[in-house]
Parts: sequence; C-alpha cells; structure tokens
Amino acid sequence: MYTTVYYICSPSKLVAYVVIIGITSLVLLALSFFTIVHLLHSCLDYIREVAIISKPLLLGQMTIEADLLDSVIFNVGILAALRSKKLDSKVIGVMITASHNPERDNGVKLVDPYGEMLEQSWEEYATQLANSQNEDEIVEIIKSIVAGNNIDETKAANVVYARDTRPSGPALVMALEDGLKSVGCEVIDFGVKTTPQLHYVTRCLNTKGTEKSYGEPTESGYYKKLSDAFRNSVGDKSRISELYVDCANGVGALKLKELAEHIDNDILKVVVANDDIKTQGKLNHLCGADYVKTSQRLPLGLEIEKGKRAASLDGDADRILYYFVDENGTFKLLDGDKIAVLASSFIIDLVKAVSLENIKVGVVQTAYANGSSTKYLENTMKVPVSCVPTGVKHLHHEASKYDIGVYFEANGHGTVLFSSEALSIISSARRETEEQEGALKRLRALTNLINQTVGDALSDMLLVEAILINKQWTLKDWDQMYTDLPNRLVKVVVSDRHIFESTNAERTLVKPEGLQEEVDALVKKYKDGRSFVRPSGTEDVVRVYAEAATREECDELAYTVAGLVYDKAGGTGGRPEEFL
Ligand SMILES: CC(=O)N[C@H]1[C@@H](OP(=O)(O)O)O[C@H](CO)[C@@H](O)[C@@H]1O
Ligand SMILES: [Mg+2]
Repeated sequence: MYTTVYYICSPSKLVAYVVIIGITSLVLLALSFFTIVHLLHSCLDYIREVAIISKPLLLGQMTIEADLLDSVIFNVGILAALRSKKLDSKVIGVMITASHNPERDNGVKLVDPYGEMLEQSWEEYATQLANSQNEDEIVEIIKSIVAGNNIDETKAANVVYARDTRPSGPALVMALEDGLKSVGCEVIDFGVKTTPQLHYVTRCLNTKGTEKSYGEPTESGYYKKLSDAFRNSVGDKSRISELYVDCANGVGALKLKELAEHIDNDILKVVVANDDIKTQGKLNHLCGADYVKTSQRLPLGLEIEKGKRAASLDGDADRILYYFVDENGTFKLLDGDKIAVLASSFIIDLVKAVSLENIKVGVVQTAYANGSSTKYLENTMKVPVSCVPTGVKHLHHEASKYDIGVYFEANGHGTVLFSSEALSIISSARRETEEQEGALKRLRALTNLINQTVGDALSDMLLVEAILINKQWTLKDWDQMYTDLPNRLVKVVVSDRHIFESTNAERTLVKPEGLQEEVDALVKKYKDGRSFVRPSGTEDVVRVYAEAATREECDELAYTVAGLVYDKAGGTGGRPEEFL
C-alpha cells in the first residue's frame, strides 16, 4: 500500500503538535482497557482529536487525505501491529517514504516478515483505513480485521520502522509510534534508511538463528553482506572507470557513501553527486531516476563528460538507471530493461558454464518494457518472458515462479529471485575444472549480492558493476546488446480515470468502449508502432505509452493517442498544446 498525501507544517506549529500528541498519548496510556474494541475506541477519539487539531496546523495545498495524514499513519501502526499478531508475533516492517515523488509528499508502506510487500488482502484493509473518515467506520474496519483473521489479541506484536530524509518524516514517525504503542506493540526504530534496507532488516530479524538466516539484522550487516559478495563476484578482474551517481539529494547519498567505505577503491570507485539532504526542496527535484527516465536527459547537478559512466537513484534508493553521453553528445539511457537483459544474459551464461541445465531462468516485464528488449530476450537469447500488470507486487510474484526470475520495470526497479531449490543446487554443486569452479563461485556470490526481498538500487548497482567488470565492458558495449525503439510516456488528465479498464496485462482497453479500436487504427499507421492506455495506480492521471521506429513517428503516435484520450474520454484542465 502506498498512500501519498501533501502537507506543509511550520516548525513552531510542529512543536505545538508534538506537545498535543504527547499529552494525548499520556492520557491514553493512563487509561486501561480490557477489550481491544474499547482500546481502539480510545485510539479513535485520539485520531479524531488530532485530525481536528491538525487543520489549523496545516498550511499550503491540502487535500482531505492531507488533513488526515497523521491519523492515517497512526492507523497504519495499528494495522502493522495486528498483522504481527496474526503472524505469530513476527516482525512487520513499516517504511515512511514517498520514493521518487516530490519532497512535500509522504507515504507509508508495510513490509511482510520475509521482506515481501504486504499481502494483497491486507493492502485492501490499509486502503479502507486510509480512506475512512469517521471513527465508527474505523472501529468497524478494525473489528472486521480482527474477526475475519481470527487474530488472538493477547499475542505480542513486533514492528521495525524506518524513514527516508523527507522533512515530514520525524513528525510522522511520532504518529506511527503512537499508533503502535497504543496497542502495546514492541517497536524497533531503524532510523533513516533506504527502503530496501528496511526490507532487508525485516527479513533478517525474522530469520535470525534459523537455517534460512538472511544476514545480520543491522545496517553494517547489510553493507558487509553486499561488499563481501561483490568482491567474490568480481574475483581478480581489474577495475573499470569510476561511476558518477546522482543520489537525488536523498537517503541514497548517505547510504552509498557508507557502502563505498566497505569496498576497496581498487575494485570500484563511486563519485557521489546530488547528496544535499539538508537544503529543503532539493529531493528528487530535477534529478533522480524518475526525472532522468521521464525527461530522458541528465539530472541537474551532474555534468558528465563524453564517455563517462553515470547512474541515478530515486529518493528512497530502490530504483537505479545508468547513462552516458556518447561521442556525438547524445544522451544514452540504460534503463531497467537494459539491466534485465544484462543480468539475465550473465546469469544464463554462468548457469550454462557450470552445466546446471535444470535451472530455468525467466524474465518478467510490464507493458512499459521497450519492444526491442522483449524481442532480444525472446528471439536472440531465447529466454522465456512474462508480461504482467504494472507494479512491483505483480512482477515479484511472477518472478518467483521461475528457478531464477529476473524482473525489472523499465523505470529501474527490480531484482533477481532465486528459488530455494535453485539456491540449494547452486550451493551444493561441485565442479572439476578451475574454470567451472570459478563460474560457480560467481553464481554463488550473486545469490548474496542481489537483494532477494525487493528491488534495491545499491545492490543492483553492485550487480551491474560486477557484470561489467567480469566482461570488461563499457556502457557503450552494454548499450549495443540491442537498440531501444524511441518511446514516449504522456500523462492525460481526465475527469474520472476510473472509467478506464484494461486487460491483457494492461495492454488492451476494454473501457471506455470503442477507444481501443481507435488506438489500434492509429498504431497500424506506424512502423514498429505500439501504444497502450491505462489509468495510473498512483496518480490521478491516465498514462499513454507509445513507441515506433523513429523519434518523430513515436512522438506523433504518442501525442495523437493522448489527444484521442483527451477528446473522447473526459480530458480536463486544458488540452495540452502538444496533443495532436
Ligand atoms: C509508468 C510507470 O513508471 N509507472 C510506475 C508508477 O505506477 P502507475 O500505476 O503508472 O502510477 O508508480 C509505481 C510505484 O512506484 C511503479 O511501480 C510504476 O512503474
Ligand atoms: Mg522508490
């Protein structure tokens, strides 16, 4: 679940707010309740109070959600505690971040015990709680969660939480803590971290002391695991040129610097750019992975000479993209699709080199994957490719069906999953020749290098670097694996995006009726043309994607389809000039 809200709060008012929360919490703590319903009723009085008090404290652009942000986070705390009770007191993770979105936004995300995203049925509860507006409704939802899941209220609850560097983070942490403590939850504050670090530590805490131990449940344990695996995956190959990394002025800057301290400069040298986490307004502003992917240009704050290698992270460091400027001065982007192709081809080669033919490798993409990447994977590499709806949960789920499942969204979010069978085959295999043993060692190293819980920009960066070092490739060599079709992503603002429904992994519209046929008729006119329309799941817009043989044709197709959607399906807010 991802709830994004907008608010601005002045420091003096924040202090007043802190005092109010403190007093209200003390009052709540002083009261004892014998049933969970009573307890929740008291929480809800508190929620209402905070919501009312919050109104004059909130300035600037507000939405209804913004008014209720603190109570949403408070509710999420209760939900996380209930989830932990439901799962035999396993530790649940809570991350406060709004990823690549503007600095003034914030959101919250729950993580299940093994670092996976919250189970889908519970996502629905989170959405219901976030959208409920009165205490009776909230009590009913919570009662139904408890009853519907046979939750034993007497069980202990455990939660670990972290936040990114957004200025709104500390106040939201207080609301979260209040929610958690109101139901007697044990809390671990993991501090300021990247989203993948929170996923990592959640899994480590829940597997500690078992045969499936994922690692030491600390930040230094994370760096040690990654850096050891990186060294092993590189062997004695020599270093390639330094990597410039745009950290989007977010938490990735802090964490990349720490990771770099664990890695010998002789193997990898990173130059950290956009690391200003102190100046307000800079997070993700004209920089970071999302900006680079959508604008297809260099980020502000990072100038690179021709041929130099660079990458961008997003605001919570779970996405990464690579790029360079070629000898003609053209900006060349190596996105999630290119990473998927690089990673899968390297892994397939290693699997072949050690004759583990019974391990099947597959790649998972979404409709936004560049058509050339799919063609290359299917026709040249002959690897199975699945296409699933947008959103990491769909990709992750599908990838887990393969022995080794590589998944990446074109925007740079992704990872590689190894099934338990594949892991045990890889760890127990023995080979005769030195060459085969070397390949096996690298494959084993990759199983530790790659974050198995979620897409992780730092882990993915080390994966890409390890492959490039092994192959002694430049970014140009990598880029030449296949040539991207020119593509364009356009947003269309409509009065009601819920009238759009699609099928076929979001590639075909079924509603509004007749619109798909019109899109198809346009697409037919263009060589290598492809276009689809779907409602965004995270923004109040409809997205139009198009690709075609040339930049001009691609843009013409994208803006013609966007114009069609605008005219035929309730476009609003003024027809953009570029729409055809
Ligand atoms: C085209 C695009 O980049 N869509 C993004 C975006 O989803 P939408 O449903 O398109 O708003 O945000 C998701 C969450 O970050 C991410 O998983 C997805 O890839
Ligand atoms: Mg992110």
